[in-house]
Amino acid sequence: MRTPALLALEDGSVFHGHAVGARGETVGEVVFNTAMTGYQEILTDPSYSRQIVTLTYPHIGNTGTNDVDVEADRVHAAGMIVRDVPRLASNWRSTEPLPHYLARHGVVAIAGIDTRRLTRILREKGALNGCIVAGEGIDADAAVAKARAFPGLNGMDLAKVVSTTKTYQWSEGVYDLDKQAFYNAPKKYRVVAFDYGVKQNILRLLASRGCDITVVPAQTPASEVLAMNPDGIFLANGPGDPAACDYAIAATREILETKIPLFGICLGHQILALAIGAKTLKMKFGHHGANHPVKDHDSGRVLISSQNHGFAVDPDTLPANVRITHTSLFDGSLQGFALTDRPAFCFQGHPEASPGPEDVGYLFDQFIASMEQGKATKAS
Ligand SMILES: NC(=O)CC[C@H](N)C(=O)O
Repeated sequence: MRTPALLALEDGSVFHGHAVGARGETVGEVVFNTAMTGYQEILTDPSYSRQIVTLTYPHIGNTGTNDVDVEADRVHAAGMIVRDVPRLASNWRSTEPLPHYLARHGVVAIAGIDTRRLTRILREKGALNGCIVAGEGIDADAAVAKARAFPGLNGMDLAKVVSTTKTYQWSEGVYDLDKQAFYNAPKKYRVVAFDYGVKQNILRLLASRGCDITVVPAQTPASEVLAMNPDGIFLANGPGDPAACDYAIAATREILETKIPLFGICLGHQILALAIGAKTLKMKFGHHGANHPVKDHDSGRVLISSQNHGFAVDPDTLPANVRITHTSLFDGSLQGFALTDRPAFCFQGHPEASPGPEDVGYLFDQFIASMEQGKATKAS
């Protein structure tokens, strides 16, 4: 017998399905993600904290789960909604079927609902708060009330909630599937990464390119970071409203008084924008997927990118010392910029993919080149 489950949205919509994870209930902002693969990377991405993710691809769980394809050591998404989980998971790397993995991590998840109808609602009305209840004797009205009671992500500071509380070193490169081991490159650059909810593949890609990384808690003051004498500083991705992260904005402002190379991804991009006086806004339903076209204005190339954000930088509020480098070809929103008077640049989407295409991976090389130049200037 399947355990019943339901999803209730703040607009009063109710979907009946069955539980495919932990029993219990969860609330959060419901967003849709159009990636066809990479459900494990999505679940463990800390930027999904307090968000319930519905995947538009109908079959989720086909390849099971493993210990390697993760972006953090735990699941961060508040819940999961899918059309169908196949009975059998099949992949040589799979160690556990998805429903077991979800249950073991205490993730409430629902399957067997019309995710197309749900996605159309979210597309028309924008991201909505929702509640999943999994178990017997469910009261739909109570679930709708719980969805309505969720305060929403606007103004919510979650970077300091998911961040590491202790500074740690990271030196492990990307995973080599043939060798079934992580690559360990010789280290040339000292990087300090602010952890607002960092995805591990960012750290792996930096480490693979010769970075020895010190990961520091989100609220670390700039003075402490500067005292480490880094070759480069990285501002991570992360959940919640960037405008609420006043400590991060203040630290970034102080760092910009130096000429240390700076690179920001997603929340890091938004923090850099806020630090130079620009404004961020909440998008209608955001960008969550693995096939978003973005134009690189320098090369004229169109890149297919991985995306996961619900806030965006308002390009009209950018100061004069900014050069726009990337624009979304879906909706014209800002995707990247560089400062003209400092070695600082950022990207709104996910150059680290995980999941998704790797077209934007060259930005990591750009950060290395900027640190190489910084080192050369220091030496001369
Ligand atoms: N992936 C991220 O860093 C997301 C940034 C921010 N929380 C947003 O939703 O826009």
